[in-house]
Amino acid sequence: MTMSFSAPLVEIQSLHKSYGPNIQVLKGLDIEMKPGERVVVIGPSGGGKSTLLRVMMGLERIDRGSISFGGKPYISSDGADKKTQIDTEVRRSIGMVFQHYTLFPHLSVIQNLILAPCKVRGEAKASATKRAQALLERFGLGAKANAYPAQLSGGQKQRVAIARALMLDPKLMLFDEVTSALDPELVAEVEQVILQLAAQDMPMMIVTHDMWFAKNIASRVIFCAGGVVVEDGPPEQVLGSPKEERTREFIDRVFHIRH
Ligand SMILES: Nc1ncnc2c1ncn2[C@@H]1O[C@H](COP(=O)(O)OP(=O)(O)OP(=O)(O)O)[C@@H](O)[C@H]1O
Repeated sequence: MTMSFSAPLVEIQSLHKSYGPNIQVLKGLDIEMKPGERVVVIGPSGGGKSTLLRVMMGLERIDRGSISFGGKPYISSDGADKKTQIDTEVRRSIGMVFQHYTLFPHLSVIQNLILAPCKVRGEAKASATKRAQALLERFGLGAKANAYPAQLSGGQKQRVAIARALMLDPKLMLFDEVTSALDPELVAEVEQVILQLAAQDMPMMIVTHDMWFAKNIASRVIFCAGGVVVEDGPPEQVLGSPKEERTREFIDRVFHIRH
């Protein structure tokens, strides 16, 4: 009998993070993610979901714990001197898209896309431009290469932000409520782009308040509350199957559904 072992892509161990002395947000979080998994993180507001992604991206220091990527620890702190060690080389293999686009307003779409590859990686402008144009075409934005962010809809801006993150060939994508700021009619176009990436087996960790999206994208759902993982399993287990839905109260609390 052959057995297949899949080494973890991401290993988060005993992650502790507080803001100042009084706001303890992550209280010993343990998460293991395998290659190809699409992990949706849900939980009550203020539970630390965004903080988790920001920490994974090296944007916040941690108090204690470690995160490994591809078997290499790249963020760690032993808690002794509150210093967080970050291996930026490893961290660069992770891309993140935020709720509020964070495009450079003074740069055109194509300039937004090629900036990091040219500056960080020293890629030639012509090669980066060619890759950028191909990505824009793929996301239905081919005609917007020379537009500025202010000339785009929210959905278009968010698709540009995703394309920009992909320019650095990430091995893992983090999405933090990327559709929360969008008008309802623009949500689907952004979710389609992420579903497209999922179909190509891009590993991803997604924080979302969109129940439909969570069910459609997740291969696994993690429910975080009180700074720890409370539930972790397949979507039908954590979110409830169509036949056996979670209580209305659970759904409302976690997905911010307004009546
Ligand atoms: N820079 C900061 N300084 C101080 N407190 C912060 C900071 N960022 C977040 N917090 C606090 O940390 C807690 C967790 O915030 P976080 O944004 O990670 O939660 P969340 O689960 O993503 O919430 P939501 O679902 O509402 O987006 C909250 O109480 C928040 O007010």
